[in-house]
Amino acid sequence: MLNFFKPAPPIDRLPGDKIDSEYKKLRLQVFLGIFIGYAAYYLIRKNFSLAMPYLTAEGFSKAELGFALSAISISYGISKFVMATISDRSNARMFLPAGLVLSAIVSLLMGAFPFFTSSVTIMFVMLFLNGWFQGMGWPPSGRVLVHWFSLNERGNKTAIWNVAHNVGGGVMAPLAVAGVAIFAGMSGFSKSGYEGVFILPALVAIVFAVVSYFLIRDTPQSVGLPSIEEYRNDYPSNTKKTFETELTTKEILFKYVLNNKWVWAIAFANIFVYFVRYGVLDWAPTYLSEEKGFNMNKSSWAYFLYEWAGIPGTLLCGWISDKVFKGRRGPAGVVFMLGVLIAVLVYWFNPAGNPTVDMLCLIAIGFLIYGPVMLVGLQALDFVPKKAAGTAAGLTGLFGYLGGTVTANALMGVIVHASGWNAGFILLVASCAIAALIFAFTWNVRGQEVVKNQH
Ligand SMILES: O=P(O)(O)OC[C@H](O)CO
Repeated sequence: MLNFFKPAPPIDRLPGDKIDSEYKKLRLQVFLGIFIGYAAYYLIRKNFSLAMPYLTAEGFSKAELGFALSAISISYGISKFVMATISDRSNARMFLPAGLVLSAIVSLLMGAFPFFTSSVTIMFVMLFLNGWFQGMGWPPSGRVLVHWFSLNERGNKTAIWNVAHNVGGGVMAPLAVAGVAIFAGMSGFSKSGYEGVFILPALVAIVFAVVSYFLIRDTPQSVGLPSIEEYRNDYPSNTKKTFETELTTKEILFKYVLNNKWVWAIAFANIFVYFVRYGVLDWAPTYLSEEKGFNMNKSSWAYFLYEWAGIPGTLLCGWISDKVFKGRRGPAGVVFMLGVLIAVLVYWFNPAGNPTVDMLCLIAIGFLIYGPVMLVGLQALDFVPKKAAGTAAGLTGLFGYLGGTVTANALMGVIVHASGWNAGFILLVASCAIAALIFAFTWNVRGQEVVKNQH
């Protein structure tokens, strides 16, 4: 592996009277680092969608742009897994900002040089690269979470961190609009200024990459602190064994991740969770305008509210799984997915002419779906030793994006085109039920009880 990314080595332990104050300060600091860093990743994950209307005006068809857009989901899904196997053996302080800067460079190129948006093939390649570098965000964040926060606080802390992506995704649109205004203004309003959609969010992302580099620390031991298990007296098993040796890729994959049926179960569940997440969100504007008579303005509001409703929903889900179900994530997943199922049914059968009900349904789905999205990642962290955490989460991402998001975009379109919206809704309802069923399968699993080779 590149020396640049090598995990930060342990240093001599700080004097006993310094440990507590240093730990408290650094836990807040590293948490802010991964929160700001991951939010910034989302500033440049989806900005291409906002450039699409301008590119349509330049002559590209919706089908061509949709094809180019699919490159992000495909490469992101693969990269979240492949790059996680590297991230689990890398210094999170270097890895997270490096991926963010590389992704920002792709976005800057697409904005600054018309060549990079001049054909569908070139855009596909650029968006594939962007998706690949985007895959360098989740795994180092997971590595920081499991090294700085112990088991009995992980649900809550992961849930709070997880809303970073709603914040980043929510802030991206106004930032992109401001970018368009600035660049249109610079041309004396003779041009659309669409390059601002790429350039302004990318510049902000680079600033946040620098900020997250200064905030993140790889492991507690690398700054002279004891392991988090020792500091909080919160161990994964009664043997009080902690996993401190960096693993090889082979060990990560074959000793801890690929031979763990629970990781496979949640990876499979993630196909259906992500099918619902993107199947509802990405098709909402089309469905609402075709079937319910919404105009573009109202549809944008529905889209916006869906994303922001995810924030309180995620926090509630993390809290419920920690406090009500005492660290068991499965029951919270079942409750939230059944809630999504009910909201999807109401959204489907609500007749045209009741826009408030449609809006409320989308808010309810947004509120409820992001909890299970977060729980899958959290369970992945729970089911393996901390040195393999990113890879387990990466495997769920691979399934979620390739099996769920790509089919939500492509298969939904084909099915709705061929058989109408009812067929699309049957798929969504079935996905909710299957995801709930798989969460039910993990009903009694808690924390790291199922970690392989623990003793
Ligand atoms: O879809 P991802 O990979 O950006 O992950 C979003 C959430 O953070 C999942 O926990």
